[in-house]
Amino acid sequence: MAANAITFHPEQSITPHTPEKNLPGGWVVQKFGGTSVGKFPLNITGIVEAGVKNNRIAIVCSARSNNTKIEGTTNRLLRAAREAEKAGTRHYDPIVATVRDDHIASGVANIKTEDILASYNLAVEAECASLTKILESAQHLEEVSTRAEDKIISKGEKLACLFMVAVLQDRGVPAQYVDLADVVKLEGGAHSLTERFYADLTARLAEQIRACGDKVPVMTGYFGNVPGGLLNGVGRGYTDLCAALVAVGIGAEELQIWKEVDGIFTADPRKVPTASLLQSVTPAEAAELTFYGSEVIHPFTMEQVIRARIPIRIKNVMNPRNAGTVIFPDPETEVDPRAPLRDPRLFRTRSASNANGLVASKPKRPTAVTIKRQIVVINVHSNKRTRAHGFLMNIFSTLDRWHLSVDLISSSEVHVSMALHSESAAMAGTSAGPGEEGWRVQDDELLGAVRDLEQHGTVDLVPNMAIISLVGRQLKNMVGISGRFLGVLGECGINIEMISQGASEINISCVIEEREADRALNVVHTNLFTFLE
Ligand SMILES: Nc1ncnc2c1ncn2[C@@H]1O[C@H](COP(=O)(O)OP(=O)(O)O)[C@@H](O)[C@H]1O
Ligand SMILES: N[C@@H](CC(=O)OP(=O)(O)O)C(=O)O
Repeated sequence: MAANAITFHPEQSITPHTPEKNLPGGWVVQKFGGTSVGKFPLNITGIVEAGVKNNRIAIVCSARSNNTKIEGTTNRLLRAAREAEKAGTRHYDPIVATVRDDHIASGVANIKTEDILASYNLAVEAECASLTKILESAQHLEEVSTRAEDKIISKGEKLACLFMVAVLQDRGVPAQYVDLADVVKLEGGAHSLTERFYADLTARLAEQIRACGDKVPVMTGYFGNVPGGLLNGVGRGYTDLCAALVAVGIGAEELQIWKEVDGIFTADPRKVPTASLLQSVTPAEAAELTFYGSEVIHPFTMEQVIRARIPIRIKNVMNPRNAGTVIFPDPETEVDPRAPLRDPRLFRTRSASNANGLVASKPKRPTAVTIKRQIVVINVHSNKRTRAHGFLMNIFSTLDRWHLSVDLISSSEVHVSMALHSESAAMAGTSAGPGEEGWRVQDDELLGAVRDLEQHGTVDLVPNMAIISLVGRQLKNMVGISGRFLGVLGECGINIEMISQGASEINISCVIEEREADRALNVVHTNLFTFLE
């Protein structure tokens, strides 16, 4: 694909790209997650077949997962990369064999036409042979660099798309494989994921789509050598962002994220049986829900798409007739171009409240309740050797040094409580401190930060916590809502460690013990969503 590669020079000026808005039927970009490709390839085919009747369709796929993401291809590939770090062994071979066998078996199960199956099998063998070569070279160099790790995981999306193209062609849908692994080429020194980089990339993605003519482009959600590496810079779930950039590039009418859930609910439907599906949410609400635990969509996805004024629809591959949940861009005149995900409604209502009836249309209840688990609270009590402003500055520069970001904060002049997410800080007991019995923190960043913070005051760590958040536009103007939220938790004997309201206009959050998370979610949902009039 070298001819299609994008050469990114930070100095070069970018020609503004005009999206194609007026193609017959308009473009719809459909993103399918790994479990959907693994478990429901024929549903995907049906969805694409139905889509092409009215629109131009481009699809973006993630690496296959048979059941759960944990046992999915990307995780297997990451395990193979770890094995390649060990000299003198070839423990990655059986992992590559499992990936190969899995793709061959699903080809046999889903592709009927002999020559399509035969060329699919050849393509799988070629990708797996190339994967083995990358693992061998990394092992030889005694290092799996960020670049090598990205190249290794790229095989997951390549194999998934080769599979989906074969399945679509087998059903008579003209489809074309689009490998985005080399769509970006970085030259020279340090780069970052700037707006200019995205503008250049989206234009290039549109060219890749146009090159497919009338065929349905089937695009690898892995999109190449991005600044800082895809795993490092964007993280897992990067295919949502890829689909967003494709949608922006082609000027799509809609971006559809297909999952195994009907859309965004008033609470996690797997934990709260009475949760109801939301027809629409605002970009600000979707961003807040995603950040505070309802990870229905990758956090980076929204900004680009909403800036380009493209609606995002979350839909269910197992239930395609359901309309799902749509995230509509806010009216153009109300959006702050510097912060397109900020909820503009609060300001509209405030300024208009005397003059017209907008206040009357205020929602009466919050939009959703969400839980973020694996939270650790750090309390720092100042030793008063620094003045108050110096105290906070020292705390934040320590966190910055250790690459820790705070989800929630509450502070006074001499005391600060911060809630942080830490996946590897699985801790036993709530009272053990660093070095004490029962302390099982494996999070080096967290431990390093605690050691440094101790220079500024007394530090204590409260592990095994969760953040419960109420999210909804106009929440700040909903008189009495905080009282009811905290009251319901209190009545049910759920202790509140920390409270935050006001940092965002649309979120009230508090920190509770993680073991209470499901109960809290249900009592809040029952009292504030089911019965609140
Ligand atoms: N408010 C919410 N609405 C919908 N799903 C939610 C919400 N909060 C959490 N979830 C969870 O997000 C997950 C997203 O859907 P799914 O496609 O099944 O998972 P994944 O992205 O892991 O493949 C589901 O497991 C669902 O339980
Ligand atoms: N396969 C990648 C990318 C991705 O986006 O996956 P999914 O769409 O299944 O969440 C991962 O596991 O991170």
